[in-house]
Amino acid sequence: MFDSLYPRLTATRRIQNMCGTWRFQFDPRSEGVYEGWEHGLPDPIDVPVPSSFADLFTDKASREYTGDFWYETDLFVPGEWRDANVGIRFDAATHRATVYVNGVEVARHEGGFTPFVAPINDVVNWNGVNTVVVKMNNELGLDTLPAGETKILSDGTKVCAPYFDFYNYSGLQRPVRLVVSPRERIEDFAVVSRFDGDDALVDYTVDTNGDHDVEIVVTDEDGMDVARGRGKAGTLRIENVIPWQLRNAYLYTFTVRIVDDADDDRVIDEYYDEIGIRTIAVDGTRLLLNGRPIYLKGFGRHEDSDIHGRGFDPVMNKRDFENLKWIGANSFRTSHYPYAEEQLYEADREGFLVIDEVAAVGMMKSLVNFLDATDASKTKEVTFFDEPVVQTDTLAAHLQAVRELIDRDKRHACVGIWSLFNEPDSASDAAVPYFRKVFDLALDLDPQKRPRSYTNVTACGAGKDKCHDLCDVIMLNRYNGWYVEGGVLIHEAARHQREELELWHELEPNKPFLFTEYGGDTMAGVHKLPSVMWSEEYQVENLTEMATLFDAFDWIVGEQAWNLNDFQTTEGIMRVNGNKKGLFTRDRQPKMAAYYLRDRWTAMPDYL
Ligand SMILES: CCCN1C[C@@H](O)[C@H](O)[C@@H](C(=O)O)C1
Repeated sequence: MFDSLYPRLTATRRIQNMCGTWRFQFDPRSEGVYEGWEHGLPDPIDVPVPSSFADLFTDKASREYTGDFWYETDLFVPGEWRDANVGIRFDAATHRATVYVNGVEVARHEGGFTPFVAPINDVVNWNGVNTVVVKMNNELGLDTLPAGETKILSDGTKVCAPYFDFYNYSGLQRPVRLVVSPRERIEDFAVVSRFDGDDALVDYTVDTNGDHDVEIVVTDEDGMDVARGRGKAGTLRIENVIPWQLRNAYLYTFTVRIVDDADDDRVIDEYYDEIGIRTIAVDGTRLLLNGRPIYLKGFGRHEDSDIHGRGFDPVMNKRDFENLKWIGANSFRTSHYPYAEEQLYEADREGFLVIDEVAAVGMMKSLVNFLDATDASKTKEVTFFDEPVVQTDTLAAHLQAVRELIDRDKRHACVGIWSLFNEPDSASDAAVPYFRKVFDLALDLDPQKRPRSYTNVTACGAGKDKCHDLCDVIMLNRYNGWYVEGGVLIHEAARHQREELELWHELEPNKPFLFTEYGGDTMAGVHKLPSVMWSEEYQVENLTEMATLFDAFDWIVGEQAWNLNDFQTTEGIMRVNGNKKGLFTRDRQPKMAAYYLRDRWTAMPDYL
């Protein structure tokens, strides 16, 4: 629906890389649109694409820049593609973009973590150089995902004030490619699998923009045909199927072709995807993968690394997967926004279950919501979902973000649960109708009807949350032993956490529970006997205390510590050059608690 197919080189499709050095210019007075910057930037500097721009700079104003900013590059387009469909695919443009080619607007996109394609056939100079200009903006508001505020200082400078605990990195942070497909092309396809004895039955649908027929061919990892189908919809039988399993992945290649009935040798368009055959479901308090109850071990993460910021970094991503395997994890959450497609393909290949999260973070009016352990429902001020703009503009942006997330990720075997919000103010009456619309859309759009949820924040705990009935799985972010009753009170914190869990189980006795965040800030290298908060010893004690709770209730089916790595946040008195709750440092080296979790998790089965 959104031209979201991941770029593939096939018999009929071409890709031209557009990554590299682009020209860049800040536009603090938003004058570019009036001064013709769409034709070219007047006084640009060089920046790399993909990358966040913040940590490239040495001056504070550039690093913290908030407002409009522009990119520009030259693009040669070969004339042989004149009769094809040619577009520029941005894997992400954070947080919003307007794209111009040769001075003509060709696309706009809101949302910084999902792809879009700018069609250029009508404006391109074939066999010539074209000027590509992208006007961007990184401001936050109540109506943006993620949410926050933009403050304006006395001198007119804009400052980002996020309602979330990660740095508001922005820019062309993921790859940009020229993508070429036939005029009549495959626009989308979906699969839904089920098992029939030793076989799998795979229902498929293919969307094209033409009337020619479609064939679909499934091959195994040895390249052998295992199933074939004809028509834009149908059911394939894969005999003696090898299921996709946790940490034991198997991927089939589904190749879809538009064919010409009058000429068997003519392939009008060809596209393929690598897909694992699995089922995911909730059954009572169990989370089932292929009908077997699973226990999730892993982390909330961030796409974050030094200098690159949130810029796509396959080297760091690879190290993260190696660390995830080393520690015995089998899952992660894409906190707090959709991650790069390459991360999901890696999770497909490595057999990690992913909680795929839309960028609905900060929907609690608090600049330090991680400190807001108070009862949000007692907040005197107008709460987030009481704001009129939230029930209109924010909801529209949220629904669109869900459409684009599910459209992009629906075929991934690794995607097991949709996280539709992160720590929203779910204790307010105004939240209920908003949540219902989001949950209903996700159910409607996902062909595989995966479990849906959101992460519940302490301030909206058991008895206060008014939206949990919409969840198929209950996901809790809890910091007992850190923000709540830390240090010498850690055992008291555990008692209170147990009490809340018992209350939750009374409220939701037939649903599985996941801890999607727990832990505490830890400065690598700080040691103390006996332990004190921020020491590595305390991180071990805190995680150990929580693990005792996880092991006490068989309806807790997963534990995802916060965070895999230390990561950058907005500066403040609670952050020492960022958030230090990582089990690994920002340069991906283990803290003492990583060895504790490795011992725990490598001894725990993936299946209950
Ligand atoms: C109330 C807990 C919210 N949680 C959100 C996450 O984004 C933060 O990084 C984390 C923290 O404070 O470390 C807390």
